Amino acid sequence: MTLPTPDPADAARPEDISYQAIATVLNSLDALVYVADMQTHDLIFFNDYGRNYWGAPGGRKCWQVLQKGQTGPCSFCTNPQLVDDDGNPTGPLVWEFQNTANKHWYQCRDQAIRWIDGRLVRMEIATDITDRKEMEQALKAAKAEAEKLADTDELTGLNNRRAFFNLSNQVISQALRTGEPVAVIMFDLDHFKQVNDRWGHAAGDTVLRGMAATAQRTVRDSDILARLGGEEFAILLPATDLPKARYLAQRLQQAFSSQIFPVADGTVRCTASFGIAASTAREITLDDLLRQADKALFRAKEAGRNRVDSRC
Ligand SMILES: Nc1nc2c(ncn2[C@@H]2O[C@H](COP(=O)(O)OP(=O)(O)OP(=O)(O)O)[C@@H](O)[C@H]2O)c(=O)[nH]1
Repeated sequence: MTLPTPDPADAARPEDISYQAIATVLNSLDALVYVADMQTHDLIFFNDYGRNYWGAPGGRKCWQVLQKGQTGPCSFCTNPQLVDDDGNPTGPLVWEFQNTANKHWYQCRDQAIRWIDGRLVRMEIATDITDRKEMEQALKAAKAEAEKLADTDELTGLNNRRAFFNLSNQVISQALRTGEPVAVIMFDLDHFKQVNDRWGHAAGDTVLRGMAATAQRTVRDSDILARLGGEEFAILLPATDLPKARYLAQRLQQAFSSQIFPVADGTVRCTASFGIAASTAREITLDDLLRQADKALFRAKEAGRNRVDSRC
């Protein structure tokens, strides 16, 4: 007698699939699958993946097994989002979460379903996405670092020219809205070429770094201090009028002139000249302020250096 060839589709008829067969599939998955009562949070089903990472459920609740340090249902439990106002399932919710127990990142697919006894349960399928998350975070950190480097002067660690213009224009836009004054101080080291010529370029670099550090310590966090290039620096001072800017420049001038830099063959001193400009009208532009401050700086150099000029 010839037996009829079995139809492969018959093998998958739902009524033929035993609980054991389904459990075999779920326990072979490279993902956490669990089912918990939505009222009591009791774990009803926990696949082998879950047992391997979190241990045997032992009649405990989902928050006791899966999370760390919980004394009750988790504040981030998605149960309320899985049902509508009438308590009917609303469909799957996909979200990403860092597990508090093993610190791995998971993409969770949560869904309210009717269990075989009719009660409402939560089913979660969670896939480990830690590698992807770590790569994303590393990329984000690298991008932030690259952006920082693009805005930073390599020698002194101050803002560079590009950052100075970007940040200052933002402050000026804000000042135009609020009507607050804005001031600019430009300063340039005096006879700096002689420092290089006499003590060498490395000593010049030491002086530049030291003076930048002094300026950084002296200004407020909200002030924008930058090395514009060579031995020329600028500070944009938000909410600052001319007398206050002059006072700051005088403090810097004194700090610089009393600073002594030890270099290979001795010690170096270096002073700086300062030019100041402050906004007087509401139509104020960064270019105008810089132009005025530059003129004042030129006058300070002409008048003998190591001084502050704030005439507009
Ligand atoms: N060590 C060092 N020197 C620099 C750097 N950038 C610019 N310089 C030097 O700074 C000097 C600037 O010289 P000048 O423009 O003649 O100005 P100065 O000698 O300070 O004279 P005044 O500004 O008129 O007082 C030059 O010798 C440049 O080589 C740097 O990053 N490191």
